[in-house]
Amino acid sequence: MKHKVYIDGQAGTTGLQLRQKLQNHKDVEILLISEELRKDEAERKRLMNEAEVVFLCLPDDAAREAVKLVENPNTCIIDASTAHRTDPDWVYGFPELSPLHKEKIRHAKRIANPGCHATGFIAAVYPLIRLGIIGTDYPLTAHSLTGYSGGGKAMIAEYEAENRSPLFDSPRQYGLGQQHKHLPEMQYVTGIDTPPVFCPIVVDYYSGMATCIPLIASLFKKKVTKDELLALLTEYYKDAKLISVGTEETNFLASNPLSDTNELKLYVEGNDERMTLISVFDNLGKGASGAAVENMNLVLGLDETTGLL
Ligand SMILES: NC(=O)C1=CN([C@@H]2O[C@H](COP(=O)(O)OP(=O)(O)OC[C@H]3O[C@@H](n4cnc5c(N)ncnc54)[C@H](OP(=O)(O)O)[C@@H]3O)[C@@H](O)[C@H]2O)C=CC1
Ligand SMILES: CC(=O)N[C@@H](CCC(=O)OP(=O)(O)O)C(=O)O
Repeated sequence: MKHKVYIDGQAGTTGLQLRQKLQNHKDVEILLISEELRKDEAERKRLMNEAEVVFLCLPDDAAREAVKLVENPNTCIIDASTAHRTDPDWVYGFPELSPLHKEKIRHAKRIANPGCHATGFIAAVYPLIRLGIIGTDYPLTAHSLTGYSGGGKAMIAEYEAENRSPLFDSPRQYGLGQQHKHLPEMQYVTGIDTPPVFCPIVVDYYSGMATCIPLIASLFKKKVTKDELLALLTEYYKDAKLISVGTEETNFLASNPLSDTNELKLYVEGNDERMTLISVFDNLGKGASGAAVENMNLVLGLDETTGLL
């Protein structure tokens, strides 16, 4: 028998992507809401409580409200918004970080799906802390390139408008006040003492992300060369089917080669004094709907990559 799932926010950017992935998933049946009722509370509530897994693909406040509609104790909620990512009653949905993370997801009824920039940052920094290479007091910085789909329907419309400003032709830095909404989860999940100095940049292409963390080897707690770091991270993620580790042979690293996939590749670049770790993935894939399906698979007792590779 197929598992029943429901997507609240199925008409949004993340909701649509999720719907596509789940339509091709052999083990699930999507409970669809009719277009005219998709914001009707009673109908949403009915479907949510009928589903084994509910995905919230909504703005933060709407996600908080939606959680209150679920009364069925067997329903698992996977929230794609920022609302619950640092809530101790919710499990952070990043199974590759450790066997314990994966185990907690398998048994969870409330799962917070990671933010896209946060996925890139945490994929690189969590193992560095865990392996003792940097201390929690290391002065971390990061910059992160994203396609404009990261801003949802509103930003997609701005970028695709006929008479848009020429300013959209160039990369645009944002989050200039160092208050980006992913900073709390970056700190909460990795255990670093303070959030990184974080510089996100939105660029004129649809989807794809490259999150870069510069590292100065003289500040490491445990001294490693670039090749040793590459080997340690490769070993760390050896069982992760959606994460690979490598180094780039050419001098150019694009941000969109993993667009339309659910995978993340962690690049180790630089030299023995100054290194960069760069996570390349799809903000809509491993950064959103791909991770949500991966978490659902674990909850349903399936292989985590079912429908994703
Ligand atoms: N885009 C991305 O790369 C990522 C997004 N996320 C997160 O996923 C969530 C959704 O983002 P995204 O898909 O980009 O946003 P969109 O704006 O593209 O979609 C949001 C959807 O939610 C619907 N909606 C809004 N309020 C309500 C409500 N009260 N009840 C029911 N439906 C409602 C909207 O309806 P309508 O169509 O009528 O406007 C829209 O369809 C956000 O929390 C976002 O931060 C997470 C990771 C990556
Ligand atoms: C280009 C752009 O604006 N991107 C969004 C990221 C969207 C996203 O992933 O938000 P959550 O994962 O937190 O839900 C931003 O940086 O705020």
